[in-house]
Amino acid sequence: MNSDSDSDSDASHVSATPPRASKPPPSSSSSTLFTSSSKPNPNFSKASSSLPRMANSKHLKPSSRVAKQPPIPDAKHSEKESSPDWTPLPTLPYQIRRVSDQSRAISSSESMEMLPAGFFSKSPSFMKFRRSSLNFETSEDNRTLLEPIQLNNAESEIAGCSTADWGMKDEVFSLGNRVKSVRKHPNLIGTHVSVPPIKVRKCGGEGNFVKLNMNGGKRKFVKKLNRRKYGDRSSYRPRRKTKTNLKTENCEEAASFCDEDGLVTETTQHPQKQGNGGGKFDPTTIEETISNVRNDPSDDNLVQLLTLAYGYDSFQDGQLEAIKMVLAGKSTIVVLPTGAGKSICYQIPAMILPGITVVVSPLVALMIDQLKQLPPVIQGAVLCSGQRSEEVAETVRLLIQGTIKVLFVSPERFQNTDFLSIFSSSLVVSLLVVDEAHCISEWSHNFRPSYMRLRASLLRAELNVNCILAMTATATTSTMQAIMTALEIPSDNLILRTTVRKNLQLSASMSTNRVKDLLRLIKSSPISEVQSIIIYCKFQSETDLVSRYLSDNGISAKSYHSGLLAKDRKRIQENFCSNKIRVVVATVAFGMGLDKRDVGAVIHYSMPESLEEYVQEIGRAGRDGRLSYCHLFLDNDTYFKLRSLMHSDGVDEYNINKFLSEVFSGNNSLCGKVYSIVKEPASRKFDMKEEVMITILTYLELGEMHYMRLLPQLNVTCSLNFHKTSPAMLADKDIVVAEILKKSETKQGQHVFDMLTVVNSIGISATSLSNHLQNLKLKGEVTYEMKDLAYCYTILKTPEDFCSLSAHLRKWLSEIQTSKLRKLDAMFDAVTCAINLCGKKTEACCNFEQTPCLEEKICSYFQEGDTYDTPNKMSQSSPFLRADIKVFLQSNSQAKFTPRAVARIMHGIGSPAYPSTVWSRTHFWKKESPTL
Ligand SMILES: Nc1ncnc2c1ncn2[C@@H]1O[C@H](COP(=O)(O)OP(=O)(O)OP(=O)(O)O)[C@@H](O)[C@H]1O
Repeated sequence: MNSDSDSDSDASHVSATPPRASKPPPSSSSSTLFTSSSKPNPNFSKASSSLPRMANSKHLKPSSRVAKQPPIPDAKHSEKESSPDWTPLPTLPYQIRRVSDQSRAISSSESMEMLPAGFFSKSPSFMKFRRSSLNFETSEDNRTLLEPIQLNNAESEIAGCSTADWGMKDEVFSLGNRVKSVRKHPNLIGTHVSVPPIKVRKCGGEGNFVKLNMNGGKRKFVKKLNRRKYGDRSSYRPRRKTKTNLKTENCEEAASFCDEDGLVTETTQHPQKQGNGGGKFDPTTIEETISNVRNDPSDDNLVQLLTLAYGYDSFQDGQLEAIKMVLAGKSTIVVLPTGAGKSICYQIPAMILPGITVVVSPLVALMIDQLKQLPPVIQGAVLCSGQRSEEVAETVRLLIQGTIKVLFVSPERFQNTDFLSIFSSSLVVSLLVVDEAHCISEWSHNFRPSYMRLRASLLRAELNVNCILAMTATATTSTMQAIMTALEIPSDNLILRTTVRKNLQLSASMSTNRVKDLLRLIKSSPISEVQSIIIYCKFQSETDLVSRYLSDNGISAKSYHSGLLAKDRKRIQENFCSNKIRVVVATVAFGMGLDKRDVGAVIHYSMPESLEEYVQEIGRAGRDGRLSYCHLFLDNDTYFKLRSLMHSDGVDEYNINKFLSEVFSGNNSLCGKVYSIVKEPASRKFDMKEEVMITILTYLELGEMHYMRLLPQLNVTCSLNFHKTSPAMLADKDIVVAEILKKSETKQGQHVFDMLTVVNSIGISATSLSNHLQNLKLKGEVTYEMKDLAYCYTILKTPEDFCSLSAHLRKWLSEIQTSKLRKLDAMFDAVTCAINLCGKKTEACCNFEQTPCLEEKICSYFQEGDTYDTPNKMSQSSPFLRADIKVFLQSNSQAKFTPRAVARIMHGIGSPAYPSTVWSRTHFWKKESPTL
């Protein structure tokens, strides 16, 4: 365990070597793992172990921007479903099925993208508050009651994207002059998953796992920051809420309920957006200008193209430099603040370069937003989950034909051989863009294992691309280093600008009653004059609570989080963008890709987990360049909760070893056999979150040694019903059915079989089997249900020494966890420092004096990165800890616990095998609550 891990460090009172037994204890759950073989691994036995605006406001004109009411969209049109009776085209590289089809087989490629690792938990939960029970005073009781649910919610949101972002089903993916505007966004994931009942383990032979042992240079990129484009804050015009807005606030709130079921089509978004040609799109003139730039990429020609294509007079800081680097074929990394206009850095080269530009983006929602933002001159498309095969085929055709210039894909696409095969043809990729490139680095705030697939060598081999553009708004020096190493970007090709725009005024205050302080802040100047406000919370329950409180106090507010239905989230975002709602109270699920230019204030009701996250979120404010306000409420409770949550990803070497044993249990047959690990039971069995499991698996695939090849995820259990022809007769004419009958069990009239058993015995791919079943279904022969989503893989090499591999993996995961804790501490310290500057630390006001301090802290953090070390703020363990542990172990003597499991329970941190829903009922839960 890492030294920073306060909660777990308390476990040092117990043995640090959990697996004393030579074999793992029985699982705490009655889970079944669907693997091709369940033989124990022989290696396992080795296991041991600016006074700005106010000062100047009288000289400044109030904002003339008044909220216009766009027409209420046609809900029915947006929700329209396409016919379910489609037939997969056998010649297509993809077979993608409709989400709405109840008995659909999720295609392998699809399932992988719908359920990425590291970004969500499958256990969203919501707390419904009754008005009468609302109590905004901080009370211990409230905290105790809410926390387990809040923790779950946070787990689903914290990692940087919502489950829905991944499950979103989009039926339109090609834009440009060819919009089909029917989209559907069912939240496929996370809305229906309940925590399975967990039983406390029964007495095993090995006794308690916890021994009662009561006695017992990284290179820096410290670059001189360029002078900011944005000058002194005092030169910014403040934004004002107009009288009209003030008067109609409550009416607008009512109006927002009128279109309760309304869906707004994509094409109506961004009503406030300027540029993009400003309606003066003239293809001939643009083509001529593009041709001029090809001949002479001078600054003047590029500015002319910018003006024609976007309607902007000049480039923003860093844009021209980046474009010229890319046009010169140099792989480049661009680190520009949020809202600084990074998209143009690849869009303009995409117009000029001969081949296509592939943009890798972490979220489907982001891809769609970026697609919509392409200027009319660029044809773009998205390839992602949920598309129909016809759409995919059409996109591929347009790509090969050269019509599509920009293609958006997720990193998981690079796992799909069908996708990669497109590039083996004559398709020329001129540029590969890695958006949110910090996801490559495990030291970033948002590591995505699938981004490990983005290595220059692999990309060159697979896409034959030489020029790579990495873009991010938030990268510390170690993160930048990781990106540049992975993508082989020379250190000279770094375009780095300040992380915070100068038009943002930053402030913070300590709060013991945040809702009241928040209300006071919003009702007082200057925020009282701001039209559009985003309030960020950490937990879903907080968003509901805060929005209701604000609404009760006459402020038009709506909560937004991944637990809401996709259509509701979309409606809220639309209403916010069209100024029908003044305040959105959101979790991190809101904002990625949101380009509402006139957001005048971003308020952090809860502290973010890192300065990266803070910078990303305040970057939603003032994208129009006007002076905007960012206030943060700091409270110790949130800090401790977040710290605790960070420990919930921790995993024991013992469990890693068990997991590896399971993964490589089929080590005897390496001849392309496909294996699987069903996610949910495995998560409980190994007490590992799904994101941790996929991180380990990705490491096994892409780490120093290539032990396996990960395949797209798949539902591996199929329950089949025959309808027209009898099973035996159908089997006579169909070898797949014959094999299914051989391999299936009959349960309640259904033939239940493991997909991979059939796949391995016939020697076809899982996708082919899915397609075959789908065809039989379309012919009316069968219906079927799929379940048990699993990681699928083939084994390339079995590790020689499981113990050392487990130790290595544990150390690596623990370093990632420590890095996250440091980030949280750095965030806390930066804000505390700014608050200490202020005479009245608890006064929630936009205190301009704090801005330079916060900026300086942010700057030095991004320069020093992981070397930034903060003293441990946690209290000493309670003097009764040892006695508590003893009593705990005695009273649960029938169960076996690792030290980490005990530490987590004592700190009130749920985990897959010891969920808070079960363990919070014991009085040991949170016994060791931290205090400052
Ligand atoms: N040269 C320019 N002049 C004026 N506005 C610009 C210019 N370039 C881009 N913009 C506008 O700035 C806004 C932000 O651009 P964009 O979305 O590309 O920023 P970003 O850096 O990608 O932000 P984020 O990191 O938040 O995604 C957009 O509305 C865009 O049209």
